[in-house]
Amino acid sequence: MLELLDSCDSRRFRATKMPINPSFDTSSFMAVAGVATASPSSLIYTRPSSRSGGRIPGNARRTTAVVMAAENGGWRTMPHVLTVAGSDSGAGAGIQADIKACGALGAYCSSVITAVTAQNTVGVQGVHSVPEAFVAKQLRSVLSDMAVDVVKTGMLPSVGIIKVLCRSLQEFPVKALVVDPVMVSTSGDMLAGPSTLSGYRDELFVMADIVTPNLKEASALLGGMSLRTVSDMCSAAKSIHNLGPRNVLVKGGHLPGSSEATDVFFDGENYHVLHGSRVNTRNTHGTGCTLASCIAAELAKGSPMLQAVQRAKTFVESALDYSKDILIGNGPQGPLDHLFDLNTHAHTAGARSFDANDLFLYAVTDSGMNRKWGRCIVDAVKASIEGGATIVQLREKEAVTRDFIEAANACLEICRSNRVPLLINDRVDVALACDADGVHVGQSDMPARVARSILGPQKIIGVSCKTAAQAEQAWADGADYIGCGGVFPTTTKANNLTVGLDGLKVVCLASKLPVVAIGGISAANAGSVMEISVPRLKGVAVVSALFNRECIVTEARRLKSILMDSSSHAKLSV
Ligand SMILES: Cc1ncc(COP(=O)(O)OP(=O)(O)O)c(N)n1
Ligand SMILES: Cc1ncsc1CCOP(=O)(O)O
Ligand SMILES: [Mg+2]
Repeated sequence: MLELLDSCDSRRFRATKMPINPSFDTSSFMAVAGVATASPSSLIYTRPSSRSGGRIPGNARRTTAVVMAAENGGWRTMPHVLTVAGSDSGAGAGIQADIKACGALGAYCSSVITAVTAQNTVGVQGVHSVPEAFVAKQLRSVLSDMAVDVVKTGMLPSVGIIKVLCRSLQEFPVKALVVDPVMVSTSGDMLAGPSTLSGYRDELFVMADIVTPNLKEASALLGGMSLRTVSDMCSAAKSIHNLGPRNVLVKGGHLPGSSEATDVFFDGENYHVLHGSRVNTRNTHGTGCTLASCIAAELAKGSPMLQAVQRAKTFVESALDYSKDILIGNGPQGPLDHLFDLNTHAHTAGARSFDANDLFLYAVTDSGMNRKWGRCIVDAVKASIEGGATIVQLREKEAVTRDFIEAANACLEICRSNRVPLLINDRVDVALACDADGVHVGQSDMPARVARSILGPQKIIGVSCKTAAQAEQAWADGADYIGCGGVFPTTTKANNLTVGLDGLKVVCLASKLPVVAIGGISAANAGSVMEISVPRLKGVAVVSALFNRECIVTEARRLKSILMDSSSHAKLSV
């Protein structure tokens, strides 16, 4: 095996570059890669000055890569994480988890294998360490060739391997080092000898940008210190910080008596207590590896440290939630489905009724307006569809549950016969009761992630978002589209912050989901909305411009024709 690998022609190895497709939508790439601005220089992650002395800041290397890409006939680079860890044959943790987690977050992940474990959901049946010299060889292969942004470590089975890694990082500096001090598997099996403790404390931590111990690991690193409370976790974070890393995340997943997943982040000055909900599931194997890999992926994408930690935490929580009822293996600890988001979309690609183009003219009903004009909801919905509405939402704030379900059932008949989707505002229970096509929820309604788990993969879920962070969350939660507004002032929704066309643009550029604009939109300004011309913007949602008018059909036709004119101007991508 060794000889075979040694005889490989190194020229066969390729850098992680991909040709740019001329029709490639760079804004969506930047959004997928989590890069907030469109400037190539924004790919550069700047870090505080190194405390480890010998390391060259990675900016210079990254800048070189970006410049080369620009000069290199249209190649683009990808955020790149190298994981230095053990292989888990069951693929729930270790190298396999790291590759999947980074992939899910849009980072390329190369791998240096330190040990091969025979492992499943029952436990670890065997560990076979890779010789130090061969770990060094793998490190050189990757680091000398592929512009690695961030190195993440997992299982480092011996102090010798830790020393090899430190030497490689001195020779090939990277932008950030994430150290997950893996010592014991979730099944309780030892994955590193006691001598590795000194390797971490004396050699690796001083080079680390963040160290992410769980309670057991933090306690082992601190000579068996007892950790039972958040205040103990803060003391542990400070003591570990004194060993050299720039930041410490003590994970409290196993804190006795806690119903939350509370972690403590310490950056040397401030403590941040990060709260998360604890998911009740057997499928927790590999969560530590996944969290550290997600932090590494986010850093590689350019996020600042605390934001990287928070995004990683959100990802793990979503993955746990999506994976909670998966059955893989017969042991007590099953794996996560890291690719849950891909799978959610893939499973439903053929079956789901949602088409982003349906957002073009979105009619949102209002019982007060119908009362004012003496119309019943069914007639109002019928008229909006006759005029060209492409999707309908029943927003019945005053209706009692029984009347709401009755109205929804009647409107569904009309919508189904016209192939127009019907969504229910706020009320997941009503949507379920009448088997509507989906729901629209706001920031203070049921979280989209919960709505998705109740409604299943095939229903449409829209989420109101006013910021890029909310748009990112809506995507992570499995939503189908975003409603962004109020774009203009409106009296239809009280106390609603107006984001303006600029706010709409920010959300559209950050969003990976299609967006519909809402709030104060009418025939007078719908054209100006569509003309902001951003690829994710698919249409406008209106209440009063249809339902607070004498003739709904006429107003819908008028709006539709304005939208068609302005979107052909704006060359909307559909
Ligand atoms: C398409 C669309 N976008 C936004 C909203 C607003 O939802 P929300 O913020 O929950 O406010 P209410 O509509 O519930 O008052 C929407 N309904 N539809
Ligand atoms: C529900 C909602 N969400 C944001 S603004 C708004 C009201 C939109 O109503 P109108 O189209 O009458 O301004
Ligand atoms: Mg709502």
